[in-house]
Amino acid sequence: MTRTLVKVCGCNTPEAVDAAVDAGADYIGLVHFEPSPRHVTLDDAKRLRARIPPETKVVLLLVNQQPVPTAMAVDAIRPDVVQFHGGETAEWLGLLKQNVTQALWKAIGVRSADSLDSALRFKGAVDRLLYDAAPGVLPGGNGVAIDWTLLRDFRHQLPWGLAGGLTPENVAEAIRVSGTELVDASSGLESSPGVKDPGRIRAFVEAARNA
Ligand SMILES: O=C(O)c1ccccc1NCC(=O)[C@H](O)[C@H](O)COP(=O)(O)O
Repeated sequence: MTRTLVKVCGCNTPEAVDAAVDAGADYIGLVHFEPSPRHVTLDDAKRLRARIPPETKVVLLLVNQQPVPTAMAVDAIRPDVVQFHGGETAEWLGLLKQNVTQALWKAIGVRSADSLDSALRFKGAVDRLLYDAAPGVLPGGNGVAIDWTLLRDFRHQLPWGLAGGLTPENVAEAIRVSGTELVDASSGLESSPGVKDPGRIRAFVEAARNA
C-alpha cells in the first residue's frame, strides 16, 4: 500500500503550523494572496516557515504575481515548493523553472474531463498538477469538491494531487475513488474562514494515512 502524501494548506498562525507539523503533514501551505482570509505577509510567512522542520515541506502559494514579486517572495521564504493558483501560463512557468531550485506546482480548476486534457500543456513546465475546484469567490480554498471519478479514469502524464472540499470525513473516499497519491485541504480543516482547527487537522492527516 502506498503512503498518501498530505498537504495542509492555509496555515496562517503558529498554532496552525504546529498542529500540522505535529499531525505529520508532509506539506504545509502558506497563502500569500491578500484577498484570502488565510493570507500571510512575507514577514509572517518567514516567521511561520522558521517553525517548520526540514522533513515537512513548505509550499508557498502565489496567484498571478508578476516576475519581480514572485522572485522576492521566493527569495524571502525559500519554500520547498511554489504553488501557482491563478492564470499563470505554461510558457511563463517553464521559464521560471529554469531559474529557481524549488519544485513548481500548478493548480488546475477542474470543470470537466476537458480541463484535464488541457492541463497537459504544463508538462515540462511544472513538477506537479494540483486538481482543484474551478475558481469561485477565491481562486482556491472554496471548499468545493470536484468529480473524483474524472481523475481515476484519466491517463496522467505528470505527478498530481487532489484538492477541493476535502475533509476528515470524506478524504478516505476521495483517495479510494480518485486514486490520488496526494491530498490537500484547507477550509474543511477550519472552524471559521481562515481559522484552522487543530483537531480537524489531526483527524484529516490520520484519515488520509489510514485510507
Ligand atoms: O486557501 C486559500 O485561501 C487560497 C486562496 C487563493 C488561492 C489558493 C488558495 N488555496 C489553495 C489551496 O491549495 C487549497 O488547499 C485548495 O484550494 C483547496 O481548498 P479547500 O477546498 O478549501 O480545501
